[in-house]
Amino acid sequence: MTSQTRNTPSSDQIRRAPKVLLHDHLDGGLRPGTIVDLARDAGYAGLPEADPDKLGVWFREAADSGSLERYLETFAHTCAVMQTREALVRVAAECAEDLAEDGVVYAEVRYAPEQHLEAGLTLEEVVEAVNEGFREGERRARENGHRIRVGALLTAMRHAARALEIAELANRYRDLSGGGVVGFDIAGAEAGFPPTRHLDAFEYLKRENNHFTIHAGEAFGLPSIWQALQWCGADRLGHGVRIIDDIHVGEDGTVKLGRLAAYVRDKRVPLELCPSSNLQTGAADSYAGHPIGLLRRLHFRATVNTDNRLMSGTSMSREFEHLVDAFGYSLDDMQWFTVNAMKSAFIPFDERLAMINDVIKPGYAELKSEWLFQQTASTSGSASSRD
Ligand SMILES: O=c1[nH]cnc2c1ncn2[C@H]1C[C@H](O)[C@@H](CO)O1
Ligand SMILES: [Zn+2]
Repeated sequence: MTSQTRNTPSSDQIRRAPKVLLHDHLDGGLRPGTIVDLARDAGYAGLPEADPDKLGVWFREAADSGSLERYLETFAHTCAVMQTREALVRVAAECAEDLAEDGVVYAEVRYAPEQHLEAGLTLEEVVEAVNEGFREGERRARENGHRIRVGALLTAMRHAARALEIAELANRYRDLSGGGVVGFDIAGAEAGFPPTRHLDAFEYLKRENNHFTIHAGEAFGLPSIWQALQWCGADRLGHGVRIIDDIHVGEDGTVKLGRLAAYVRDKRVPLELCPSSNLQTGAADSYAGHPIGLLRRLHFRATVNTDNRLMSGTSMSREFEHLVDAFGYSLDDMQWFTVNAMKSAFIPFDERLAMINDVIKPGYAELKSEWLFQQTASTSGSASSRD
């Protein structure tokens, strides 16, 4: 048995491996059955399918358009059923449960509070409902033998004009004991809505020593990444996949980084890469052709993420399965991505370190040792039959 084969994880090992998720949208991860229930409760008649299985397929197909703008249209249905306290608590609790079930031990889940005010909730009530749901989901996961911590990121929509207000909200709810709001983000259509439109929000958060990530370099290229980093001061890049446009691979395989790509690598800027989502919005052609392969080889601070589990029909395990198939990744590679993600999380340094040393590394060590015992069992079996 070569070290490659003993280290290549099975689907079951991928699921059991501790995973860290930095980029997941709450309104992009609902269970189809929950959408159907909540639509009935809310009297929302706009769902394209009434059957949960068919609805799941509808989301995946509608999001598979090759365009970020059309991909984003599908969120009208999920947001429509996330307008009451009860709905938000339920969706957040199920999100934490589903992630824990999939082996995620730490997650930062984002949503835009301004999209949940249609039935009269205030911004504060939205944040408190989602936090309550995450705590409830963590508790249920623990009862089922899983350990997970979930922090929230508050997103402002880049086409709207509420970023400063949402940044202030994120700042007010930060550092809640047990993990509350750990940072801020902007999302939505990228072309035509540069991050500098929201400079006031980013400057405010910097003055408050708070953390933020920016969706950049997904549907729009290097100028968006450059602005997010050098004008806005983002701690991480949501996607950032188009940094590949600044990396030049010669015919002889030599690699030359442009100034921006070199900055991103040298400064260890975390890239929240989301392979399946990129295939749907046209930011990449195939898993094997996804820039994550080169970015990992060049030691960028690359992380693996789901973006929208409902729209992509995915999970953290599924994303890793695709990458293992495409690039032959081993458990060591999975651990590398996972440690990268944990290092890049927005919770305090001592907690990140403890997650790495006390949860992630022991989890991978356990999985990596499994082949030893399988081999011992078969060896001792054949030895005794020879005696
Ligand atoms: O991949 C994405 N790029 C830009 N915006 C996105 C992406 N996925 C979801 N969103 C938007 C739609 C959601 O309603 C919003 C908040 O989660 O964020
Ligand atoms: Zn996203």
